[in-house]
Amino acid sequence: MAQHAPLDQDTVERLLGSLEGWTREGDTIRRVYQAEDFPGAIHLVNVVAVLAEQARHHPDIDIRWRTLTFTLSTHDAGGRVTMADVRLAEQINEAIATQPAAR
Ligand SMILES: C[C@H](O)[C@H](O)[C@H]1CNC2=NC(N)=NC(=O)C2=N1
Repeated sequence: MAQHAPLDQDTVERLLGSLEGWTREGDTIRRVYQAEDFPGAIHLVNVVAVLAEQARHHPDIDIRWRTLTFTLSTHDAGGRVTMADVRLAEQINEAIATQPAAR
């Protein structure tokens, strides 16, 4: 499936140019987000969980108090970045945009 074709590094870097907050970390893409507080962080995790289930594509999520780290890669593509990751990153950004501003 084309959505699960691994993207080369140049393509990933180019696409990240329009994905606010995301960086390439090796074969993955990553966004760190600091929520207002711990419940706010967990709320965002729950919103992202719904989006991930709908997309059938799931981020690794590291939760440390109110700091969330979302890491995306595609298992089916050998752990590399595909358009499925870019699409989910866009959706995570849309979810973040609905959150109250962190102090
Ligand atoms: C069958 C199911 O759609 C696949 O196993 C999905 C589940 N969630 C996934 N999530 C991520 N990040 N990568 C995948 O390749 C992946 N595959």
